[in-house]
Amino acid sequence: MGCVCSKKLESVASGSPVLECIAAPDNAGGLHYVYPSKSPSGALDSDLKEGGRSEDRHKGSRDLRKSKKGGSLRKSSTFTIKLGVSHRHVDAEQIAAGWPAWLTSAASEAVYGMVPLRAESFEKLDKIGQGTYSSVFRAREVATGRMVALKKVRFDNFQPESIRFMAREIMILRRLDHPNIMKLEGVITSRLSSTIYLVFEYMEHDLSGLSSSTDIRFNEAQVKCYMKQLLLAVEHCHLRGIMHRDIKASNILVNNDGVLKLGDFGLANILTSKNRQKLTSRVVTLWYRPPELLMGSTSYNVSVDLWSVGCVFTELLFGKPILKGRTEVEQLHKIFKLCGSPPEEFWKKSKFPQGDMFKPQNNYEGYLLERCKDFPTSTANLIQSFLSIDPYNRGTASSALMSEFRPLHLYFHTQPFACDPSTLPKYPPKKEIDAKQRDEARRKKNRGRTRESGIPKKPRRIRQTFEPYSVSNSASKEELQDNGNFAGRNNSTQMYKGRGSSMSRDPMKPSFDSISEMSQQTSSSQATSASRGYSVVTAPGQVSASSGFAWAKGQNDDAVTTLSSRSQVSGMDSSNLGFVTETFNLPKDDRGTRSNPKEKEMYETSTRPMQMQLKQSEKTETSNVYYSQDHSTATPDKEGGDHSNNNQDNKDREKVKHSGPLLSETQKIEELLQRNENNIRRAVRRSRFYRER
Ligand SMILES: Nc1ncnc2c1ncn2[C@@H]1O[C@H](COP(=O)(O)OP(=O)(O)OP(=O)(O)O)[C@@H](O)[C@H]1O
Repeated sequence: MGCVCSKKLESVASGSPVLECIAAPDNAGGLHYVYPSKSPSGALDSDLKEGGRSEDRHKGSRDLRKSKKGGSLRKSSTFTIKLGVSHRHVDAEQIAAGWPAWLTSAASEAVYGMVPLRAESFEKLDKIGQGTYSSVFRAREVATGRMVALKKVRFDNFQPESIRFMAREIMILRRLDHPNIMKLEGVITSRLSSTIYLVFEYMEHDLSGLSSSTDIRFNEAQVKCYMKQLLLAVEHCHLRGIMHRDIKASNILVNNDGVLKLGDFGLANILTSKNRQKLTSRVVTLWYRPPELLMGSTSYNVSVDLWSVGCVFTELLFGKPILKGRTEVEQLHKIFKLCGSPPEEFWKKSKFPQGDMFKPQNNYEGYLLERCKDFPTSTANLIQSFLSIDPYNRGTASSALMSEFRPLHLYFHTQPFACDPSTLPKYPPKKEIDAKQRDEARRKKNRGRTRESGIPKKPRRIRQTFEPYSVSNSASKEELQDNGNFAGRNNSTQMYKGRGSSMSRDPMKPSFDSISEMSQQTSSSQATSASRGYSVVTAPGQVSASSGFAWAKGQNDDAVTTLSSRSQVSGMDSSNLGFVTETFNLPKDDRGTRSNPKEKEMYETSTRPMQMQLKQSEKTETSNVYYSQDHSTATPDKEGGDHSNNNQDNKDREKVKHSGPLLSETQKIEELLQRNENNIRRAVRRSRFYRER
């Protein structure tokens, strides 16, 4: 196949575009795109920096007018787009190149200069990863026999927001070029396709799978080796103004040569000096989420990633995550207990909305150094620095790496030094998904045993939650406009709506087509779920009373957002209330319409911080949606206690992969019900997936 878009259009003098796009044929008859972002001044870069100008046709043309006055020409080595480009021409070019119209019309800049790869060029093998927004498959490139990872991204191709959100990941990946960052090798789609697969180099392991494995313990030199590579990756992102916003062990991939690569830029965003737009605080997986986000900050910066790096650091050293909250409130409480209550000045200078509300009443000393007592001082110091509650004390990725200039941070300059990646052991393939499957198999086995012992099998019960996270599209647009980026991986309702159609036309025919399943289940969530053996609380009248709290069954003194098993609908476990009031210094006024005054007070008091967060999230960047899962078996986590059971860790990891829900406002019932339905589908899909494997 030849070059499909190597063509000059019209001259700039006439205000029309000049577009040169080079596409090289590959051995398999497909086409490889050429990276425009290689050039620092490439067109893609400028688009990103200056506001993602082609978000839609209207905005595009507005910006074109602007750029005619003061715009400068930007050239890349591979193609040139002069401002004044006609979107219609670009769209036509891109469609000719094989991109689907829904993509070019919503996010053409994401694929400038690229030509889609063809599905037939790859042979899809097994599923190797299941994320919130994607499924990842191992595949073989037919022409070369090389292994690759194909990430099938979920989005709604009828919703421009959703497409742009997906496209943001592509754009950000194309800006990055570093040996410790997963490189996007191409995108598989076709003109008639409604799906997208991102093609990456295949990586045998992820740090979550490795560190949770009982037979692997990293020594200090190995931990340093991983940390060094991770910090180099983070430094590269931060120097380009990119915040990853989802650093966690399962997003850190490692190959058999010991090379670590940071992956999953699905929640990443770009900070520019011009852009001080409010950001969503609903990013970063709960166990890795920094306190400022838990307190609802909307003006954070790259230091959020350093907190997550600190969490990964401790996970490598301890072999398990050390901050395992099940809800946002519990997570924050664990942080304060581990790191100590912030000093008064912190609260004074922090500008968290309603910051006082999060002030712990108890003055925690913190026991982080105590927990790190077996490590060298340089290690403990670096951990302490990353896990500073005050983001300004976390330093930077560069400062951590250049530790010789900071006497306290000699981590990389004290023995044992980081080992060479090539000397790391060759582990058998280990992934987060393997750990989950191991765990599921064990659970099945245990269930079998229970039945053998004469105890009747309980019907599996999904304690269904309303997902009251409110998603504001207008907010996402705000960020879009000011940031030049795309927001959107947000509205689960929208995403699910479109996914059905996208999957049903999947060119690769995955063995597990969850979406077609979902599309068959659009009616009456209660009836459907009941017939499938799921018990779901869905009565709208009960939503505001119970909503956010039904998911985490209250068994733990620390767990604030839990319901007692006796009162799924409205009652808070009194132990939980104690925690909330003690920790957050909350007033106990009696408002609302609950019949039992004590219950009402408990409910109101404990949910206020959450409601605040909800309101906030409505005004800021579109939030990503977190789903609750089957929490009926939630096991209390003893703070700083014994987590020796990796199996339990994996269970917990699965449970809190998504953050706990917030309370809803009654007027959002429609939305809640829709989300509720989505959750049921998700649960059904998940259980089928494990049954069929
Ligand atoms: N290049 C790759 N090679 C091998 N495995 C991969 C690769 N990329 C991703 N995976 C596996 O797939 C999993 C999910 O991928 P990814 O994190 O990109 O998806 P996601 O939907 O954004 O996930 P999450 O909800 O966890 O953020 C990873 O944890 C990893 O185990």
